Amino acid sequence: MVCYYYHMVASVGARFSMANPSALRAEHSMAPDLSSDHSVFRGGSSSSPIRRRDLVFVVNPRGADGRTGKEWKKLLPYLRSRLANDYSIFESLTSGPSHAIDITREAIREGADAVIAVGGDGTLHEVVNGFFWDGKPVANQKIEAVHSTALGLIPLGTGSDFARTLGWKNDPCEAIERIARGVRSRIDIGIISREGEASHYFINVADVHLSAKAGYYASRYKKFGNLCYVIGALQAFIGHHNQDLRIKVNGGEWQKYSQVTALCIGNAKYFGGGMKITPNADPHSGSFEVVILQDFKWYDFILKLHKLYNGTHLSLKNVTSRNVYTIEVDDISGGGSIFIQSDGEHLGFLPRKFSILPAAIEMIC
Ligand SMILES: Nc1ncnc2c1ncn2[C@@H]1O[C@H](COP(=O)(O)OP(=O)(O)OP(=O)(O)O)[C@@H](O)[C@H]1O
Repeated sequence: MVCYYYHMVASVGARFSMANPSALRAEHSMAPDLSSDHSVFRGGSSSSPIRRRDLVFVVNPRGADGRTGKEWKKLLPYLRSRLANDYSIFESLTSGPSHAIDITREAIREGADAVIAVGGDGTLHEVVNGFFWDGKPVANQKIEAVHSTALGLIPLGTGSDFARTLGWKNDPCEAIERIARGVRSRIDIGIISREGEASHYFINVADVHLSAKAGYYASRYKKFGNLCYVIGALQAFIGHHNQDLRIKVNGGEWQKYSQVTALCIGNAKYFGGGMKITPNADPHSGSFEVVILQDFKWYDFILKLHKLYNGTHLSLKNVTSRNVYTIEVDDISGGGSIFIQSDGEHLGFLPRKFSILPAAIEMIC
């Protein structure tokens, strides 16, 4: 049985809220529960709803090969002591892929002041997707709430690449200080669409072809930390063929790009555990940076890896960078086999349109 209820960790005027399961659409297949009752929201009485100034922490206990769950347990006493005077604190441990999306939607509808992703970029990505439903922002249903729900982050994943753009370290105590200050800033969100399919959202980097395959393989090697992304990329080169793609930028004409190795659409700068792939991207700019790598072989990747990490690859002759608001990407061969990744999550295959939603979400910065 699937239960959705919040587990109140600490509060002023101790009060629990039970989320309404009927308000959620069970659009994901739940992964098997973890062994403990931590795999669901845990809660108490269902009498009163979440109030304003409630913080909901969405924790992926399996992030960073299980390190996130362990770190979270160690962090809780400090988190309580630092935040419980001002906020009611709820925790929800995810039970499997996509669960964070439903938890977030429910928390926003219930009027949470902020939903804080605790984990890596995959968890952040799911929480961001929970801010939207049916192509629109999820609405807070509590008329007494004066704030919209903000997004927060305690970066505790393997790569935690989005946090790097904002200059944040993988330091949970620093993250708690940020949450305590509660300063909000509007950030852009990327939207990915395809005719006949529901829209998908990303906060960090969406990418196409080799890098997307690399991310897919990297997920098998998370126990090696950030090295998983280099191992994943090398594995992705096995049997890889650079492909001709066509792209349409800002609604203009279709243009052909030959022998594309990877095409990366950055709302932020980093992916792959610290590779500065779109070094000019800024989630406050209202636009993406698109970087296209052409005709790379596996040995180019090794020889130029240092340039990818420090963001100087834009000076290479087979690398292009453009500033865009929308970009449509299609596979000229029409094979439908070119991978797409969105914030490190496999999303399917081309064609897709990527558009910026300027200042779409308030984030605790
Ligand atoms: N209980 C769970 N069991 C297994 N997988 C889960 C669970 N909860 C969430 N997930 C999945 O784990 C994926 C990866 O998690 P997350 O991004 O937090 O860690 P990471 O991959 O180590 O970090 P990064 O993405 O920054 O490299 C998420 O995309 C999510 O779908």
